[in-house]
Amino acid sequence: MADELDATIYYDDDADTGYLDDATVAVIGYGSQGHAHAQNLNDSGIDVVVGLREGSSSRDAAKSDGLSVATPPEAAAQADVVSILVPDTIQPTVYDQIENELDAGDTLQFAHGFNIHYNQIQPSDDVDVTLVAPKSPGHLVRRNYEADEGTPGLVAVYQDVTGDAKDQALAYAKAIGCTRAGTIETTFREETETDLFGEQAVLCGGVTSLVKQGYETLVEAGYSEEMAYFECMNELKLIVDLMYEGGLGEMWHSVSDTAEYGGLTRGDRVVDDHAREQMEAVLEEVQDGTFARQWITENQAGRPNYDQIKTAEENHEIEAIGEELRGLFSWADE
Ligand SMILES: NC(=O)C1=CN([C@@H]2O[C@H](COP(=O)(O)OP(=O)(O)OC[C@H]3O[C@@H](n4cnc5c(N)ncnc54)[C@H](OP(=O)(O)O)[C@@H]3O)[C@@H](O)[C@H]2O)C=CC1
Ligand SMILES: CC[C@](O)(C(C)=O)C(=O)O
Ligand SMILES: [Mg+2]
Ligand SMILES: [Mg+2]
Repeated sequence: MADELDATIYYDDDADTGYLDDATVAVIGYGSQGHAHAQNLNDSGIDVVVGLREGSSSRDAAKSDGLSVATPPEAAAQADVVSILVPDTIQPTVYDQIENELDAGDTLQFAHGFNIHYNQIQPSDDVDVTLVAPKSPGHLVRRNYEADEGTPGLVAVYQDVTGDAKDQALAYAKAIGCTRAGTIETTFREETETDLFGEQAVLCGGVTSLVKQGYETLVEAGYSEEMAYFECMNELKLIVDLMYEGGLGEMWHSVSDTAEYGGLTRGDRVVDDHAREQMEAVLEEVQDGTFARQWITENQAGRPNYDQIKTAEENHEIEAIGEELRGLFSWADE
């Protein structure tokens, strides 16, 4: 454990998979996170059953990965730990299906705190409620595990009736590879609000908008789509890789001093005080529940706006030129 930092971070030596030795874990869902958790747990020697709806297209995949498959209520009935890894908006419906299968002392576990934090699921008071959230897309959770590498994660306890909730959550985090890289102790509130803010303002929303605006600026000024794609999208990965490895400093060190001077003097003009005010507004909508209410209502209405915005994103010209160019890269298939 690293004590000198503000946050408490747990590593492999701080976690004991023995807390899951006699347990069966039901992983409900076999998508991005589900397939990774189920296979990593299984490879770590934990007894796993995957819960999938009748007729699920993922049943064959889970079975061919060597896992046993049941319906969500059947899986929950067999399990001591039920890990809910279906989309956030589906979780309340799935919880209704499995609620009666949870015995006193079982664990209800999440990889994101949305439904607990925004009161969409109100678990009974005789079960442990925990969170193990990899800070990564699920496919990398699996890829890292197979490469003997770790994925940073978060652990939180909402309800501890057994007294073992945190130790068991850490055991789970270890079994999926998160304590190899470090697992930060947090709360459902902090995880939910920071995760939503990060994906909206920076990681997914902010970055894609920056890429599209940069691309459009170059193309509208008469530069070729190929040049604009390489400059604003492809090279972004190489720049981010340097930040990932060694922080902003390593990136600034590696680029030319012309790029460093230009970036340091122009970057804050692009992502300026207005952008900062909008970030604060986005955070407020997360904190006061506005975003959650909008997303829940959007789903209840059949996702009309989501589908429209998603289609527009898929049809952006950077996607067409990108697909064409990536098809020419020899390394893109590796
Ligand atoms: N995506 C990520 O990398 C991350 C996700 N999280 C969190 O993890 C959780 C899972 O997210 P994610 O892995 O993206 O989810 P996915 O969208 O990848 O989940 C897909 C799985 O959910 C099942 N599913 C979808 N709809 C239904 C339904 N109506 N009834 C029953 N099962 C259904 C699918 O079943 P079928 O196979 O039958 O279609 C599939 O197995 C969420 O809480 C998310 O916030 C946390 C960190 C990162
Ligand atoms: C960044 C998006 C994410 O929060 C994640 C991969 O961690 C998600 O919800 O998928
Ligand atoms: Mg996240
Ligand atoms: Mg998220």
